[in-house]
Amino acid sequence: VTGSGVASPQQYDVEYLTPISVGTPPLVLNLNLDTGSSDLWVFSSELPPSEINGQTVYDPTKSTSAKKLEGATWEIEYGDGSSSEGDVYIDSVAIGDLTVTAQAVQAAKNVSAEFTADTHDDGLLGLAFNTINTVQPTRQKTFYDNAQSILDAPVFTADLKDDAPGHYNFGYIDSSAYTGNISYLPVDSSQGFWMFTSPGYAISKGGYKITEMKGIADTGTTLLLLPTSVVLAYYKQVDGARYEGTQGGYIFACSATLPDFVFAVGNNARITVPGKYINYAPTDSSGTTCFGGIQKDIGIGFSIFGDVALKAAFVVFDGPNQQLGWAAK
Ligand SMILES: CN(C)c1ccc(C(=O)NN)cc1
Repeated sequence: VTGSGVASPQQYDVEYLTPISVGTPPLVLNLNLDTGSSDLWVFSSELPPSEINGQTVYDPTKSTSAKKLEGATWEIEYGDGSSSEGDVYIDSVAIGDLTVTAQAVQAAKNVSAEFTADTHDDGLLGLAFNTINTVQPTRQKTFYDNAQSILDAPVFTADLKDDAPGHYNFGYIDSSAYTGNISYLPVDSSQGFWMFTSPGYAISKGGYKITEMKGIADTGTTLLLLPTSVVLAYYKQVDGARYEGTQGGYIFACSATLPDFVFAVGNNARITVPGKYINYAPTDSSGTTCFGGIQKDIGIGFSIFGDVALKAAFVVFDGPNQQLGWAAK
């Protein structure tokens, strides 16, 4: 079995949403497929109306295949401080032609303001490792983990694009979706993430710098968060760039020319993030000042290769072999 879902960018590619069917009759929810977390949670009929603002809600009483997981609860907090919590149903979940009949669907009873404000996002579908699923007393498996045994190949791929629809594919590698070869790196899943180490980087035509960057491939994070030394070296190449505390990051004139950022995948493969992707978005409606797509990974303990980096690559997530594949496209 294989499955494919389109990944549609929201404004400024802040996140990508994929239509997923839940329950019987199938309810289509637009979910944020998130390789940086492991909970599948959805806006639900159990939320106070004040916390719903246009989202489609899952009502388990309307799904003939829903079964309450008695006594199970969950609560999650994300890196940006947003959060949600609720209870759990076992129901059918499908992405394209791939159906998992007994998937834990975490119904939200409360969500933080960031989620209420995100009017097109009906919830998240976690694709990291089961060990960081937050359901208690018994943690639940991710959609990918449940699907592995029926997939043609036990992998999924992320092909996110700059201001254009891409795809998440399950069970196969679409050889027409990338160029050259796929370079595989070992994954350290001990913290529950798709964590890998890049041995170095280059900035535009600058020299290659050997410096280990341990980071996670996180489709649920928008930006590319890197070690301070790398970030300083990058913005040194951008005339007028400066760190603006009130904005919480590096800003520059929207007319600035931004160099490409190249990171190494193993010793002889490279992924080039075009400078255009690093001119992330205007900081205000005047469009004079822009916010950088590369920012510091301060306080996290590792780097985060978010959408700004991932949309420059075709990425293979291989759980059984604990490896990440990277290809240009
Ligand atoms: C508020 N929203 C939509 C979020 C979605 C995803 C995340 C995240 O850190 N994923 N790895 C944070 C916040």
